[in-house]
Amino acid sequence: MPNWLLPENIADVLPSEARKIEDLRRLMLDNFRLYGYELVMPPMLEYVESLLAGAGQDTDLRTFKLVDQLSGRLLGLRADMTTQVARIDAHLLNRNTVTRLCYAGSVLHTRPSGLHATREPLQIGCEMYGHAGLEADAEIQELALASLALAGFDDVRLDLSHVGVLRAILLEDPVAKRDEAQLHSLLRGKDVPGLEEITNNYSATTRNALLALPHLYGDVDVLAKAREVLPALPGITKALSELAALAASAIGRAQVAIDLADLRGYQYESGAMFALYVAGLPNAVARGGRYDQVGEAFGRARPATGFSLDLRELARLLPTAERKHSIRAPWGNAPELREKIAELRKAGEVVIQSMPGHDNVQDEFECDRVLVLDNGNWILKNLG
Ligand SMILES: N[C@@H](Cc1c[nH]c[nH+]1)C(=O)O
Repeated sequence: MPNWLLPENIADVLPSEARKIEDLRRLMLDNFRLYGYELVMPPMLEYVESLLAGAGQDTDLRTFKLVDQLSGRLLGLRADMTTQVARIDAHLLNRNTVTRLCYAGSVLHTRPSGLHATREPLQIGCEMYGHAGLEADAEIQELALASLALAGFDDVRLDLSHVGVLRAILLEDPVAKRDEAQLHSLLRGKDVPGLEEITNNYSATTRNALLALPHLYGDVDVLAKAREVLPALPGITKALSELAALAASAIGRAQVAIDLADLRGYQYESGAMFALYVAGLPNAVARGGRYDQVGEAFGRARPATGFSLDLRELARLLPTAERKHSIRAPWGNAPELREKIAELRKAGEVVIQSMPGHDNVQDEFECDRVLVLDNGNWILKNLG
């Protein structure tokens, strides 16, 4: 095997694609700052216990593990930054008020989430701690939508779901509660035959409620239907009214859909959840939601909500950025030349000095001017 081959679903990012990704990263981080989100940079690897605190088995399977030569302990390469940021909020900042944090960095997955998905997504996102009310969820939802708008996506679908619905059903039925993990995955896959089989020995109320969930999908009217067909448990009533409020806050910004069986996530979610979809991609481009129990796993319970997305995936959907105009200049030490070049760069121009004997071949830049010496003055001349 040639030594320049990379592992499956791992790839280099070449200049024009890297530029697109970096432009998006800057745009989004600058926007998060405008909402008061402070940037944090958690480490690439941690002890597995802290990396997996509050997260489910899926995250465990997705995490690359290695042994630390210094401590002999097992380390994990992060597969998701959300729990790392929760750890920072819980232990390092120790604030009792609302804390808003944002981040951008590579994460690694042992298995790709789809056939062509990368195993090294570039995750960017925001997390808000310390407020249990829906206002926090609404701000996070707004920021997620604003991020896609900044990236140039104007036709976005927002799918809302709520872990509270399943939780409330299971709270009433200890038999079904034992199958919680399995029910999660059957619902995620909308596996109706599987659900019919597993719910055979449950009470009729639980069975009917669980079998109704995969069909509770569609526009906001689904909420009214859910109120009719699901049992009127306090947890369900609360979840449905939260979803109605969040749907209302997105009106005009996205096409809103409700999907009560969409429980895809990292299994740390504890309340309302959302997924954003854009044309051209069947998978969600961004996900978010409430996860109040993660702080508790770090010994400090804090209400939490946030969202994240993969910049590499998002950038792939965008057209290649236009090539930036640039200026070619000769290489030289003459003070007037150096001064002129510095002045142009300060004004935001790309000035590429030619190495003697070489032509420039560059994907990203289109050279449309040259710097030439004319009667003792360095001047710009248009090319072509
Ligand atoms: N990190 C989660 C999304 C999320 C961020 N905060 C809360 N949820 C994901 O990638 O699916």
